[in-house]
Amino acid sequence: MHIGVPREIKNHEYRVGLTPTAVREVCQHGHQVTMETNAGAAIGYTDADYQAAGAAIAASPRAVFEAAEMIVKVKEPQASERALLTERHTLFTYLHLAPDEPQTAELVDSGAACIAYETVTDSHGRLPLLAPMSEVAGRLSIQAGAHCLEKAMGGRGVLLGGVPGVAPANVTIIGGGVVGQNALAMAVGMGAQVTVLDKNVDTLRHLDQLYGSRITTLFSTLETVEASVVNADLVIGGVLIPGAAAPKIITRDLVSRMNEGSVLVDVAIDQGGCMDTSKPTTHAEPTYVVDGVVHYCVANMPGAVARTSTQALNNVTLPYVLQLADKGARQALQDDPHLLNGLNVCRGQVTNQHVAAARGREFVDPQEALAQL
Ligand SMILES: NC(=O)C1=CN([C@@H]2O[C@H](COP(=O)(O)OP(=O)(O)OC[C@H]3O[C@@H](n4cnc5c(N)ncnc54)[C@H](O)[C@@H]3O)[C@@H](O)[C@H]2O)C=CC1
Ligand SMILES: CC(=O)C(=O)O
Ligand SMILES: [Mg+2]
Repeated sequence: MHIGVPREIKNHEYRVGLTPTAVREVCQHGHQVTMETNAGAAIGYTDADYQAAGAAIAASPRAVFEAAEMIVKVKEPQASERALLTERHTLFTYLHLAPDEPQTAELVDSGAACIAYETVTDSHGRLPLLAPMSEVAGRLSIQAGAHCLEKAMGGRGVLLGGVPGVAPANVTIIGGGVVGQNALAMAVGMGAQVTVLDKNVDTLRHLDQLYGSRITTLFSTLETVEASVVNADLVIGGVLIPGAAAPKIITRDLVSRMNEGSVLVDVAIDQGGCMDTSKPTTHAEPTYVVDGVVHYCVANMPGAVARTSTQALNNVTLPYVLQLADKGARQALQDDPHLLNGLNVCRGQVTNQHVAAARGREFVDPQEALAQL
């Protein structure tokens, strides 16, 4: 199969779909790879590195899309990339379609088979292609939040760990999944006072076993959310219902009752955000203030540490890239129900139930849509 990797064009996005290491493996399986020139240059992967691994280099995104049957990316295709997608293509990348009508409409119109990293599952019901980026974003959320708490950023002027004789900051983490657990590890490491909320009692039980009385775990209700957010210095939003738009957990009213200079980091912004007052921001302008509360809502947080993130992402995507290339998309999807869960749009049909519900579109069983590939 011929695989194409364009350079990412989202604001300050320096990750790349395939590393030279991954390209070498793909080529060894007998496939061709075309990289857009400078696709990995910002993180130290030169065109020469890719050529040494077996790739051809193309001068433009158009040349990549015209050469390739499968496009491997990181972020959802931007408008200029969507215009290059046709029914010849399989697209393998993050999509986050539930909150994004223009993208949904254009992927449907393209006729391409679009597999979203974030809804591919594993046999434990987890999301193996989301997990490494959630690990990165969870860890970064505390780093970003600590920075936002500084006065110059609009924050309260509070140090997460306090100092001897001065209390540490209160950090509330909503969602104890991969983002939440990684945020928790960093917040505890920095000496903060941490509360974690989740709807899943088993998740809270697991965290209680790990941290004991060092942290507080709370079942997430209207009341516990209110009580733990209103006095928090820093709140991390890391909830997810896979494929669906994020539930709005923090209301506008609650934000207005928070202390001036407190900070909200809405990691779930890529699924629309879990706070009424959230709107996507970029690394160029990561924050804004509502009612005195600093909001950090960057939708591609791992792009900030693009080299680490690219390597972590390739570790998990490579086996699927090889399956898709070796067998062809149709056979690979037919053989692996977990990969099939990643199929969001196929030949003009929406094949993910949550995306269909969020976008008010008809849901078509992915098995049925596969028959048309
Ligand atoms: N902004 C960014 O750059 C990035 C964003 N993300 C996003 O972060 C979000 C979280 O991802 P993961 O941690 O991997 O998901 P996960 O599935 O591991 O964890 C989500 C947790 O939310 C909990 N939850 C669901 N509804 C809840 C509610 N009403 N109250 C409290 N908890 C609730 C679930 O029980 C689960 O434990 C996703 O939207 C993901 O796409 C991930 C990576 C990067
Ligand atoms: C998961 C996601 O949205 C990201 O890594 O940018
Ligand atoms: Mg206020």
